[in-house]
Amino acid sequence: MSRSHRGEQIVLASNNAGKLREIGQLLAGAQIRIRPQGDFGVPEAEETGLTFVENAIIKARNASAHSGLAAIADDSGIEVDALRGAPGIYSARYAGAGASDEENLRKLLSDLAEAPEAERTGRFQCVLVYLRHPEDPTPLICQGTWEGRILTTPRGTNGFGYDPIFFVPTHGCSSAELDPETKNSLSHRGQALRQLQRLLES
Ligand SMILES: O=P(O)(O)OP(=O)(O)OP(=O)(O)OC[C@H]1O[C@@H](n2cnc3c(O)ncnc32)[C@H](O)[C@@H]1O
Ligand SMILES: [Mg+2]
Repeated sequence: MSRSHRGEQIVLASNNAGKLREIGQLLAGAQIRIRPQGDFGVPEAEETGLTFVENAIIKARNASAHSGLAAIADDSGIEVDALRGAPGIYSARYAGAGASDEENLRKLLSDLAEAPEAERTGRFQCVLVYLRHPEDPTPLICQGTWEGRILTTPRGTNGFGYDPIFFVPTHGCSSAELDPETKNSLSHRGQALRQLQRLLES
């Protein structure tokens, strides 16, 4: 069956305002029409997977089942080499269930207090999954990775989450100091979404 669905409405399986804003900006002018799962009263899915891929599938399946629409989910996080890849898939709950962005970021800085500079390398990961329906056996899966370093103090006010402590070597600033268009052109999410758009519009 064709993947083409111009004009068809798709539910976006996220409650994260930062992600919703970026994905909305990235899809401005695109054929794809998305609506956040909050519009359909979709309950939060439990992210029980051990990989970004599994968690993205869980969230997309949940949103599709509750809305009756095709769904896109974003599972993302930050990996730090000094912490052997942590917080990774646990990035949203690094400082505990329901932790704020600020609390997660502070815990990461404190866990890295003794880390040698050479090991403060890390990356953002983003997996996007598209499901046509809850039992779709062939989900579209796209991934983006954005390499950087972890700063010792936060800088900048744009973006969300760990952006104020993610240093972007190619631009010499944190990702919270980039304007939204520049972040989207470089980011893990921008990369993954452009891939997904190509697949959906082909
Ligand atoms: O599951 P949903 O409802 O989409 O929202 P969430 O915030 O729980 O999202 P995740 O489970 O995918 O966790 C992503 C974590 O990684 C962080 N993160 C992801 N992308 C980011 C970005 O572009 N900039 C900064 N932090 C980011 C984000 O702040 C979260 O702590
Ligand atoms: Mg989540």
